[in-house]
Amino acid sequence: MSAERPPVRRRIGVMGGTFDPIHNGHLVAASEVAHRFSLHEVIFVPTGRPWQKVGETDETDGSHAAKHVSPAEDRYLMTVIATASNPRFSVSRVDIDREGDTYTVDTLRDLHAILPDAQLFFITGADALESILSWQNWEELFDLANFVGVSRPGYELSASHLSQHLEKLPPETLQMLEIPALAISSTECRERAAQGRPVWYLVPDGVVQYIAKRRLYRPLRNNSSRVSAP
Ligand SMILES: Nc1ncnc2c1ncn2[C@@H]1O[C@H](COP(=O)(O)OP(=O)(O)OP(=O)(O)O)[C@@H](O)[C@H]1O
Ligand SMILES: O=C(O)c1ccc[n+]([C@@H]2O[C@H](COP(=O)([O-])O)[C@@H](O)[C@H]2O)c1
Repeated sequence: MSAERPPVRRRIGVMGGTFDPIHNGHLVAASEVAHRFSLHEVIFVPTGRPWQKVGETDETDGSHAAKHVSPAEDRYLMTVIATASNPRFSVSRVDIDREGDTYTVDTLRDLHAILPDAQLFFITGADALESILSWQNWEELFDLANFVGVSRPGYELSASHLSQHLEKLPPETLQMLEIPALAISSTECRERAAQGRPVWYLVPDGVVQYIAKRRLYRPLRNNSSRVSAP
């Protein structure tokens, strides 16, 4: 009788972001991590309410004013369009379908519930990694997933702020990866679109067309997407 092999855990990347809009920097990061870490799949997870981006807390009810962030459905659809051509990329609605502020600890718990046998690799750029100590229940995150910090032009890729916590954990808990440098940000894409400057080749072609069709990022007086459609 042959010994039974333990089941192979699927290695799944998780690329979380506000994706307002998704750009080629996000796609290169996911593709490079998938290759270097032999991932079966990368799931892109657009945030629902990215609490560190949506503005001030209302002292009366604790809610955040939704400033500067496009509707979740627009960000979700742009992410679907951008990833559609890659068979190893998919998009999850877990964060946009959950009520309230978006916390990665909930993202990872939800994905574990959906994919109980998966080993998760959360992908994060150097800037996001820098601020991870401000995330909700940050100490729990490393029990739920391995983290991959990727380089980003203009930011230092460092884990020195986490060293005390990580020294108790296995070395694969947080790994760093240099990726091809793309100095692109969603902020710059929004500014360009607002000024009528091109975003071609900074974002995938379908996303250029979606931004134009929905008139995203245009100054308010021209922005028909902010009023009820006829
Ligand atoms: N050019 C890039 N290279 C590497 N990582 C990136 C790049 N752009 C974004 N990321 C990473 O992708 C994740 C999601 O980023 P996000 O959606 O906030 O985009 P952004 O360009 O940083 O947006 P914004 O300019 O609105 O702050 C974060 O972990 C971020 O660090
Ligand atoms: O969990 C948190 O408190 C938290 C705070 C800030 C950012 N994050 C996550 O970090 C990822 C990148 O976020 P952002 O805001 O830079 O687009 C995304 O998956 C967010 O949900 C998570």
